[in-house]
Amino acid sequence: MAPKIFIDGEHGTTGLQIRTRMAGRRDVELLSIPEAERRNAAMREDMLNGADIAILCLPDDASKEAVQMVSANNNVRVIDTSTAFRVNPGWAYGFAEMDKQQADKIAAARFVANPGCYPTGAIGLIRPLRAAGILPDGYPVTVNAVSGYTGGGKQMIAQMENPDHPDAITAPHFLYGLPLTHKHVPEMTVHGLLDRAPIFSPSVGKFAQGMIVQVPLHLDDLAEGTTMESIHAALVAHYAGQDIVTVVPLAESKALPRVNAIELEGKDTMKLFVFGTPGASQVNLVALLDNLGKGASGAAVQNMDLMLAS
Ligand SMILES: NC(=O)C1=CN([C@@H]2O[C@H](COP(=O)(O)OP(=O)(O)OC[C@H]3O[C@@H](n4cnc5c(N)ncnc54)[C@H](OP(=O)(O)O)[C@@H]3O)[C@@H](O)[C@H]2O)C=CC1
Ligand SMILES: CC(=O)N[C@@H](CCC(=O)OP(=O)(O)O)C(=O)O
Repeated sequence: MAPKIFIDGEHGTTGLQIRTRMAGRRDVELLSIPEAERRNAAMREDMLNGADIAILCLPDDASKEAVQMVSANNNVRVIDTSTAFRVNPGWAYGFAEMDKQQADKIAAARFVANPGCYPTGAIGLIRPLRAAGILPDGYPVTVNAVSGYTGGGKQMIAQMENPDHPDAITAPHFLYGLPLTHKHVPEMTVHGLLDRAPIFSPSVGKFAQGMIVQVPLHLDDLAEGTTMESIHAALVAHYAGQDIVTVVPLAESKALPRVNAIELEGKDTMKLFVFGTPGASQVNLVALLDNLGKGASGAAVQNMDLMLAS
């Protein structure tokens, strides 16, 4: 019998994109609730408990409620796309390429926390350098990023696309998270293996899907002898053996006049770049992804497949 999958929040932005990715798959059976009943708690509880894997695409509070609903039922495994459990040690962090062992941890887990979109880029750049001893304790890491507006879910999509919305946003690009307390900072710190929280400055652009995450670094404050080339080599070594996270060759990045935030729209991969001038004292590390691809729905489907294969 095909394993049963229930996407709680299937009519929201992340849920819909998971459904699209699952369309036509015959190896799983999708359980579904009509859109009008999406907040019917009794119906959701039934569906959640009838699933082999429940994928939660809900706000944090609703995710916590859903986990409560299946807590006594060991037959149900959970992938949560919210922020609620990402630094909870009882949950496997769903970034399969983060470490060589992570895919196996996800495959064996009952509870998997899907990463945030910005943290996928930031951790993807930072963690290999911490693991290789290149980025020292206490380094003041900064993370600057721009996201497509679908990152803000149904509400932000309406604000950006409907000029008659009472809170319509007309800015083509805006900064937010100005108090520097964004909900992704703990996750970047823990899974980036940082001993000091990064300064995280997110922004949104007037495009639906795409994301650029930047981590600029001063080479003379890194481990002695670190160069642009040695950082690139550490990233290449970290991501060897898989094809979802790729490290762009230095010669290729050198030839680029710009990075296009929507280049990976609709794709579930992530590209990492090391920019700078050979011999100079600064580099800019850049991650390029789709906030709804490797940043959310694509990663959720990848994690589901890892869990189904175990
Ligand atoms: N969008 C993105 O790029 C990313 C999103 N995420 C995370 O994914 C999760 C979902 O986000 P997103 O899809 O963007 O949000 P949306 O607002 O687009 O969708 C959320 C869905 O959940 C439903 N919902 C809300 N509260 C409840 C409830 N109490 N019971 C049942 N259903 C409920 C909503 O219904 P209704 O229409 O009635 O509100 C809606 O269908 C969030 O935790 C978000 O942080 C993670 C990474 C990236
Ligand atoms: C543009 C925008 O608003 N983005 C969202 C993050 C999207 C995302 O990654 O959601 P999770 O927190 O569930 O991971 C934000 O900044 O809150």
